[in-house]
Amino acid sequence: MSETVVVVVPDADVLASAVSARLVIKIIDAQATRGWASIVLTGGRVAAKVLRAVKELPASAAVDWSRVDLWWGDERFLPSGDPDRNETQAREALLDSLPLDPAQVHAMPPSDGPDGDDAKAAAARYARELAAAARPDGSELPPFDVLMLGVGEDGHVASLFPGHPGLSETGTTAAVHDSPKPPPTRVTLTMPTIRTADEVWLIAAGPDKAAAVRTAIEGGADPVPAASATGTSKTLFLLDTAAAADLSR
Ligand SMILES: O=C1O[C@H](COP(=O)(O)O)[C@@H](O)[C@H](O)[C@H]1O
Repeated sequence: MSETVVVVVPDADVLASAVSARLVIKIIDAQATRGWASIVLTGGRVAAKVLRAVKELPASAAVDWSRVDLWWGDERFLPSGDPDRNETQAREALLDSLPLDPAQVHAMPPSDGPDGDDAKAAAARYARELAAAARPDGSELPPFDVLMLGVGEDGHVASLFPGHPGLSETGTTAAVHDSPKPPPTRVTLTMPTIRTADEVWLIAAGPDKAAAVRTAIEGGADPVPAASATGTSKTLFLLDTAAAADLSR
C-alpha cells in the first residue's frame, strides 16, 4: 500500500537543499539495490533550485553518473536551447556539469527537432523512447525510482492542467495544446504514467501554492491534478512553510 508523507521545511532555499540531499541518497540507494537509477525531472523554479543544490552537495560525489537515466515529466514545446525549455534550465543548473553519456539524458523533443512543430508526433517519439527502455515484461515504461513534480498555482503537475483534455489521456505521453500557462504547446507524461513511479515527489514553495497544496492533500470541491499524482510505494509532499500554510494540521 502506498504511503503519503508531508514534509515541511522553513523556506525555498532549505527545501531545495533538503530535496537535493534526498535525491542524491535515493540515487545512491537505487544503484546499490538494482545497479541503476531512473529519475524523472520536473521543470519550474523550485526544480532549478533543487538541481543547483545537487551540484553544490558534497554527497553528489558518491553518485555514479554513468548509471543514471534522466527523463522529464513534461516539456515546454520550444526550439532546442530555448531558455524556457525545462531541458535547457536543467542543463544549466546541473546536467552540463556532470559526466553524463548523452544517451542517458532523455530530453523531450524540441519544436525544431525531428518532428518539427508537430507536438503529437514529438509526444509519440518520446513514448517510443520510454518503451525502448522498458523492462522486458511487456511494459511500455522503464521503472522510475523517483518522479519529481512541481505544483502549479492551479494544482497542475507536469503539463496536466485542471479541466484540460490532457488529463484524461491514457497513452504514456501526450501533446498539450492551448495550455493555460505559456507556452501553449507542451509535451507531457500522462497521469497513468506518473502513477507508475515508485516514489512521486510533489515539490512546492511559496504562498501562491498554498491553496493548490491544500486541495491536493485534503481534497476540495474542485479536485486538482496534483491530488492524483501518487507513487506506487510513496508519495511525498515536500513543502516550505508558505506552501504548507493552508493545511489544517
Ligand atoms: O510550466 C511548468 O510549471 C510547473 C510549475 O513551475 P513553478 O515555476 O511554479 O515551480 C512545472 O512543474 C512544470 O514542469 C513546468 O513545465
